[in-house]
Amino acid sequence: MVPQVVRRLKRIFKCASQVNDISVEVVKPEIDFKDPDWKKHFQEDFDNRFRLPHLTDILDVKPRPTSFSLKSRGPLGDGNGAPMDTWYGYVNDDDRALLKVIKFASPNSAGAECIDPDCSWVEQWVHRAGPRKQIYYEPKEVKAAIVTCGGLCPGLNDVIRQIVFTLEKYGVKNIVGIQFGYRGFCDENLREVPLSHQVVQNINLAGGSLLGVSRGGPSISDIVDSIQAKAIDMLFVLGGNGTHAGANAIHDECCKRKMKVSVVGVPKTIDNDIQLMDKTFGFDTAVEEAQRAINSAYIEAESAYHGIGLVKLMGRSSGFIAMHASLSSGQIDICLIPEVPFKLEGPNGLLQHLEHLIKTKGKAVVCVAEGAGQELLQKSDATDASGNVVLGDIGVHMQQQIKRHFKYIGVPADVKYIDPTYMVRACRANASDAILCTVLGQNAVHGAFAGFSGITTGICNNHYVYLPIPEVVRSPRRVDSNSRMWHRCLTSTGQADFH
Ligand SMILES: Nc1ncnc2c1ncn2[C@@H]1O[C@H](COP(=O)(O)OP(=O)(O)OP(=O)(O)O)[C@@H](O)[C@H]1O
Ligand SMILES: O=P(O)(O)OC[C@H]1O[C@](O)(CO)[C@@H](O)[C@@H]1O
Ligand SMILES: [Mg+2]
Repeated sequence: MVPQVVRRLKRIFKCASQVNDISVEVVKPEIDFKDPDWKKHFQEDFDNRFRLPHLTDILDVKPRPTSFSLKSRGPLGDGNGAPMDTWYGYVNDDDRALLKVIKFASPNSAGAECIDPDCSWVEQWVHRAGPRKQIYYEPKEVKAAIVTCGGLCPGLNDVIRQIVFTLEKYGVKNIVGIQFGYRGFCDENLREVPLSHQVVQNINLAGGSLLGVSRGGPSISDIVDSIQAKAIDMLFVLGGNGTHAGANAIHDECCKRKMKVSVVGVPKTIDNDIQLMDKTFGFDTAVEEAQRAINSAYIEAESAYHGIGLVKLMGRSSGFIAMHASLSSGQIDICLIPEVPFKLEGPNGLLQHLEHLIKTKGKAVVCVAEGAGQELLQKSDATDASGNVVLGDIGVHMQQQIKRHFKYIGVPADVKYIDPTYMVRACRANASDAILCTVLGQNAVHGAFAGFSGITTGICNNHYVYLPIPEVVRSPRRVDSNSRMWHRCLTSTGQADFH
């Protein structure tokens, strides 16, 4: 057999109707490690996968010198800009950042991500984000639109604001917001909202989204019909996995129709469940807010006789908020996440550990992610408007089971349950998220002007990059139960294995 890396990217887009699961399927590579050139093949394949889709793939469009420069800004800062040759602030299309930076010695190393059994070092480069010297749009002719979809997330307004500022810096005059997510494209009662520096100036001071959010909505072809009717040239889509799957389907449909439209995503999720990125905006703020709830649960538990504080945090399939809030608060005895199954009853069960904590410490504080322990609850087929499965309430279930258990064994226990679900995501962004939002918003605009479409922008190993959407939405990013971070969390809580 001719040795080679076989990687097929299979994109299945069901444009005409709403689909529930992520509609991008990536086939795993089959690699023949006996091939002396396997690394070269792997890298070629990787480069193909991470190549950024560009308007020139489908259209005969020519670049022009950019209007974005910080070298000689006019008093109005209106992008009437500088002779670009005198400014070295542009990112070259061949600039790259390393996606993976650890060289693992063995597949048994904590958190190892190895390609071959010897854990060979294989460089995996992704594209650096930022302004290019050449652009593919005439700024004064551009109509740009922004839409925010899915659940709320701290920082949405910060990103909207920076997108508007940066578009204006290029010289764009026609900027609109689409109201209430994808729904706003097709609902006649929802008008486009004109956006400008003046309109967005102070929106970062409040949480939520100036434009509103929603789940569900029209079909992809109806959305693209609307983009065509509204004559939108650039679409900035702020949302999570579902929103990005939608954005990619919109991009594909625009390509099919040979429309000159740049669709650029900005990943938004407090759950931090987007692949390949260090973190998504809103996550840090959510963790900080979650800590307040944990702190209250701790105080309640400490002040009660045999107090047990129980806090449920968001995280439908990924336990990052629960893990990080447990780590940062330092007040959690037991952290439960969707990635690590647990049992309540029996000799190694959680209830027995709680008994031990009450006996030895007189109190206990538990943090549970909403997606944890779903196997302990009755299954339901219910889904939300976007097709996401409606989860059972693990927080309420645990509260009941803990109360029942202590009553049964005749030990008093005072259980205080806190569910701060919507409080952790309705607040405004903290300082680190505000910076992240600023950079991502600016980079989204640079990406669109550079002619890319079907891309998203994120932070990898502290460097800002562009990634093709299919690579980040193929599955939700999850906590690796063999990662150093999860081990650190276990070291901090001192919890047992509840198997
Ligand atoms: N596979 C998909 N293809 C096309 N559109 C999708 C897909 N999944 C979801 N969408 C659309 O994207 C929007 C947001 O999806 P969803 O409600 O799942 O939120 P999300 O972007 O994943 O954010 P969150 O992190 O808040 O869940 C909805 O309007 C939904 O209809
Ligand atoms: O109640 P809503 O608005 O559907 O949002 C709930 C979901 O939002 C998320 O926070 C993601 O934004 C999930 O963790 C959670 O399941
Ligand atoms: Mg989602």
